Amino acid sequence: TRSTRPQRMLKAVQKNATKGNPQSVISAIDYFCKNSEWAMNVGDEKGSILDSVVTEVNPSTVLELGTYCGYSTVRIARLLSPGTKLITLEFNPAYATVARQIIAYAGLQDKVTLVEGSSADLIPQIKERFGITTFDFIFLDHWKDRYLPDIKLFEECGLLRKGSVLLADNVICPGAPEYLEYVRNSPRYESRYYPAHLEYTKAEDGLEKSVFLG
Ligand SMILES: C[S@@+](CC[C@H](N)C(=O)[O-])C[C@H]1O[C@@H](n2cnc3c(N)ncnc32)[C@H](O)[C@@H]1O
Ligand SMILES: O=C(c1ccccc1)c1ccc(O)c(O)c1[N+](=O)[O-]
Ligand SMILES: [Mg+2]
Repeated sequence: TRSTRPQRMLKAVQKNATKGNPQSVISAIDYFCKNSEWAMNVGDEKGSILDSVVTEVNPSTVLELGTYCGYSTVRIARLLSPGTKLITLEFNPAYATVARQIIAYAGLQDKVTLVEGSSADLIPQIKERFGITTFDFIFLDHWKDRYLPDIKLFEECGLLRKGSVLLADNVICPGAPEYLEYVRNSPRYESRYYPAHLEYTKAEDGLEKSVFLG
């Protein structure tokens, strides 16, 4: 039977990247998406903005919502201080299987905990399952209608502290209007928009960075 796009992306990584070299894995995926098949990775332009925010925050606790094939997971994990791990949530088992292989190919498996399941189910379990009190950095990149309910879940579960940074992809395309309205009008967040483009296209998109004020 025909392979899936994530499987073809994994093959491209195995063919064109160097084992243990995260940058080569990132470049191989971007090359595949620009020259073979578009895929919903955060991409190189928005990925550079992600890199700069992660570097600025230098987080000790990190959560990613939406792993897909692990492209942004690799981008984030390669920048973390020694001993720091990130938790990434993915509810599609086929995607999770590919992501584990791409993360391992980059040599970053010891810096990543990939948890299979939905954010709604897993977020309330994080404190007890992973011994986390609060997150320093959260990357939101799952289905866009889940951004608002999940940020409210973070508040309810006490997973945010004064200064926690949330970075949300696709706030323009496909868009997360209710989430934007919430973080831009709530007195509990200080938000800033980083303009860019939908990965591998000329369509307008961008990232919204929101700092929890406590
Ligand atoms: C845009 S892709 C993630 C791309 C990835 N962050 C990157 O930049 O390489 C969105 C992913 O989120 C997953 N997803 C969507 N809603 C979810 C939820 N509520 N809980 C867990 N995973 C979810 C989808 O299965 C999909 O793999
Ligand atoms: O929703 C889509 C989408 C919609 C329609 C067709 C393909 C993808 C999408 C597009 C770009 C993204 O960066 C992204 O994170 C997503 N996503 O699924 O979460
Ligand atoms: Mg996205």
